[in-house]
Amino acid sequence: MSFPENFAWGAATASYQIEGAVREGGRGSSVWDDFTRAGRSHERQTGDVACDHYHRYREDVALMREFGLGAYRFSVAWPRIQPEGRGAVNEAGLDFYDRLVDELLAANVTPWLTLFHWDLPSALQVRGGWLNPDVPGYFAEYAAILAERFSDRVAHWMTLNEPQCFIGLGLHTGEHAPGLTLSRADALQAGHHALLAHGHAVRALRAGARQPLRIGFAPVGVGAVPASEEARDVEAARAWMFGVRDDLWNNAWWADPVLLGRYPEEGLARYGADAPRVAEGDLAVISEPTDFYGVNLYHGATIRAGEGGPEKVPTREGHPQTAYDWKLTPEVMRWAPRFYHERYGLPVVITENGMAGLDWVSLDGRVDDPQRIDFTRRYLRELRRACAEGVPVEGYFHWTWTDNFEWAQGFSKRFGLIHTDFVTQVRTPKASAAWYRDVIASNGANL
Ligand SMILES: O=C(O)[C@H](O)[C@@H](O)[C@H](O)[C@H](O)CO
Repeated sequence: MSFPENFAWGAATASYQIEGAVREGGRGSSVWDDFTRAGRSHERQTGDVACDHYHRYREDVALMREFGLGAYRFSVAWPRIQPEGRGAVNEAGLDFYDRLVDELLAANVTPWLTLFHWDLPSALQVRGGWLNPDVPGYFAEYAAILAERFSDRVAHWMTLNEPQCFIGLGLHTGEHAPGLTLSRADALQAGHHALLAHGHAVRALRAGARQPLRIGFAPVGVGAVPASEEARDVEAARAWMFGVRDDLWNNAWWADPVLLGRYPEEGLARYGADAPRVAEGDLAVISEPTDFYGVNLYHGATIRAGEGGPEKVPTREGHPQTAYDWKLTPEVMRWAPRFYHERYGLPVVITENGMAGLDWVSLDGRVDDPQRIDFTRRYLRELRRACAEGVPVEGYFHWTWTDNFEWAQGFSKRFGLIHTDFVTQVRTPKASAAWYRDVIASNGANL
């Protein structure tokens, strides 16, 4: 068994987590600069330098070439392109991503570009951020600038990364930037604006495209695994996966409007008066056709058909988990892509998957990470099963390339295939990088 031909084997990063150079090249400030400078991340750490990728991108791309990476998902920092989040364009910012894209293409690495991975310009947050109904228009303006400049060389685009996070954690629980604890009603209204921004951006990309583009978004994957292969458990897992619970952490509330053009009934009923005001035509914008269902998939709950409906099966004591306390549930890679494809009718791309480990450079100068190899082998084997069972899966992006700034966790969580010394900026390929190179070379046949 192997993966489809032309399967995209990649790794993913995000601008604020790797670039550094936050006050260089005309970049404006972002909500994450403000949040970390206020000491809200682990040990008051910031992304001021991070992996210094802004200066070391050639080295990072050279490692991608060396390890045979086929594709690279990166995000563009909106404040590096429009320091005020609207109006004036910063040429130096566009130049940086020009150089990065050209370096990738020269290394035979296909660029996949994410428009927004959480670093909202501070100048827009001051004006209300995602709660401001004008922000979707500003986002479309930003998307048009990138389409004009990069769509000749970049054919794969994702609009938003994980609205569940930048809205739920950023505006409702306050764990992430900008660190607000708005009411659920305000958070859901801001979420509606974010989905509008997605739709307007898709239209702007199509209008400015200099070649046919494949466009999607990259929501959190809230996965489910049936407790058995019996139809009743499979349907219970599917129902649970698209159920809407009181919190904002779900699939359907964010994906149904984009792919089905309507908010899920269960969500409208559950959120009641907190549900957003939806103007005439909003859902037509939000559901502008896209080409793939991207998903950041790390783990899932085991679900069985209970008397009262789908119920979670408790995890047994000592179940394997990562350094982030995320349980290992590789079967989610077989079932979740199937359930997403069957609900939304689009091919699936795993836009993120990986694990946090406690990796360090040993005395012999190596970084051995057998757990990451075992983790990824298990998850990819299940993804391969999904492909063998007819689920159209077009790519897999390992989170992440170089160890980087893990948001509120600072530098305490290492997800990379490449170890980063955040003081000397020395990159050390981990054992998993060589392992992944061989997986890519065999198109996953050697798993
Ligand atoms: O999914 C996310 O939260 C983000 O997309 C990434 O930026 C994280 O760093 C990664 O997932 C590990 O938590």
